Amino acid sequence: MSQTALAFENASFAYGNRTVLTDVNLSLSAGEMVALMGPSGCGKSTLLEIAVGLRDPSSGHVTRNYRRAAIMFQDARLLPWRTAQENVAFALKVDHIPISQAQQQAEEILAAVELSPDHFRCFPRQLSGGMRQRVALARALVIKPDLLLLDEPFSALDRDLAEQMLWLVKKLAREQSMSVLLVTHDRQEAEGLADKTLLLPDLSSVRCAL
Ligand SMILES: Nc1ncnc2c1ncn2[C@@H]1O[C@H](COP(=O)(O)OP(=O)(O)OP(=O)(O)O)[C@@H](O)[C@H]1O
Repeated sequence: MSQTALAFENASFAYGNRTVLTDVNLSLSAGEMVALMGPSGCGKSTLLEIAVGLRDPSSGHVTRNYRRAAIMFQDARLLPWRTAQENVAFALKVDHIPISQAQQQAEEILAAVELSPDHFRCFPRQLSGGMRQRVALARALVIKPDLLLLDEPFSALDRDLAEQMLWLVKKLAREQSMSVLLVTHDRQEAEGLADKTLLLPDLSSVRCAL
């Protein structure tokens, strides 16, 4: 049986007296992709923050068995004054990898996300939105995470391109035994791609009904 990278057991979370997550149960195995769905404000980003250890649950238990996590957001958040390749290589700075080696690894991963060498030396402003998201994906992957958190990373792209990017993530996840937690508002996307889906309830409407 493959190892569990991340597990939530009856995990709840409250900001002060405001409960956001109640009794969340989730397990994510190596190489598995789980979709996280729910209305705006139901606590998806909070759950990601708990997953990476930025927050702890108020009650229940979270097991973090992964080695290294990377996160990708809806906006690419690239450094505008660095080229695509430099943006990716920069992520390796914490590992103190020599610059020539970091640039080599950046090139390899940029090719793996299907960017052409012509684009490696482009600045973000010279790339399309889809290309910038590929660079952001490469930057997340270059540190070789075994847990990848995707917070609606492709929702600004058109549906075909978003789907293409997610299939690419899925392929890379399988090849590298990387677990993926994908936040999405798109049920079709979740059903088509994820191994399982966790639907979070909207506790604010529960509060309103009380
Ligand atoms: N630091 C904080 N302090 C207090 N309340 C917070 C804080 N961060 C988020 N919240 C509240 O917690 C609830 C859940 O927020 P969260 O960002 O996790 O939801 P979400 O499902 O990711 O929303 P969206 O889909 O709109 O991004 C929201 O009502 C939000 O206002």
